[in-house]
Amino acid sequence: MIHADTHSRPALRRLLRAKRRALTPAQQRQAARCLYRQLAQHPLFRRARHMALYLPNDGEIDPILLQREAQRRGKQVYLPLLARWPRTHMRFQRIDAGESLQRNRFRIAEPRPQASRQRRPWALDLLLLPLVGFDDGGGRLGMGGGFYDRALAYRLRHRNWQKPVLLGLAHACQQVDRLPLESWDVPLHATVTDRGWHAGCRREELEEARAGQHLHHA
Ligand SMILES: Nc1nc2c(c(=O)[nH]1)N(C=O)[C@@H](CNc1ccc(C(=O)N[C@@H](CCC(=O)O)C(=O)O)cc1)CN2
Ligand SMILES: Nc1ncnc2c1ncn2[C@@H]1O[C@H](COP(=O)(O)OP(=O)(O)OP(=O)(O)O)[C@@H](O)[C@H]1O
Repeated sequence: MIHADTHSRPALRRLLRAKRRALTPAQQRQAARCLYRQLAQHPLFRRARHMALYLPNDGEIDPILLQREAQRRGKQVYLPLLARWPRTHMRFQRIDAGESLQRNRFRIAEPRPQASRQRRPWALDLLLLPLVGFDDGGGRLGMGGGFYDRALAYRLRHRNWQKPVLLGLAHACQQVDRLPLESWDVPLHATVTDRGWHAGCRREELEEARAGQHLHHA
């Protein structure tokens, strides 16, 4: 496993992105099937009525089987959509099966903007996040745009706003020992890989620390 503290953030991103891109199409298909088996029967997935996921890019694990299953079960499925302005903002917009998409400035497909189909993140039940690297404590390293952290920043201000449940999706090879936490990082409930679940156990620790409480006395 990669030791995060021996690399700068950009170096860590390069290394982990190269790892996931090196997976063959057959390995990617297999990983997508295993991911589906990890999640499809889980209560968090079964209960969710409004859920956001993503279209894979740059070797990310593919949630397409979960998307199809969600649509089969009549759930509302949302994709991230980069706002024209401000350019740092990302929204979530409902898509229909077979809807035509367009490419954003990072060449990732997204729906055509339509305000009536958008939903605020706190009104979603489940958010499946792409990531570059993860650790065992709910830590997430993304592509570096800060889009998810910004969209979820309300969680750091309102600790009792629980929605949506945040699940990172990744290939097992994207795990690192421990990511340094930034003040704006929003911890994941768990990360699900093709091999299993990694509960975000640092979450409470982190939230307690943020609230200025001290759990441990010397
Ligand atoms: N599948 C997927 N969709 C997503 C994200 C993601 O991580 N994965 N995002 C999560 O935030 C947002 C897009 N964020 C991104 C942030 C940076 C780069 C990036 O640096 N890409 C290039 C440069 C490409 C270019 O400028 O043309 C790179 O590969 O270096 C890409 C996406 C919204 N949609
Ligand atoms: N809540 C926020 N408010 C303002 N700026 C933010 C916020 N969250 C993150 N940022 C900015 O976004 C930039 C990128 O953050 P970071 O490297 O953590 O992104 P990331 O989580 O890897 O990317 P992404 O979420 O898009 O996948 C940082 O420079 C940070 O200052």
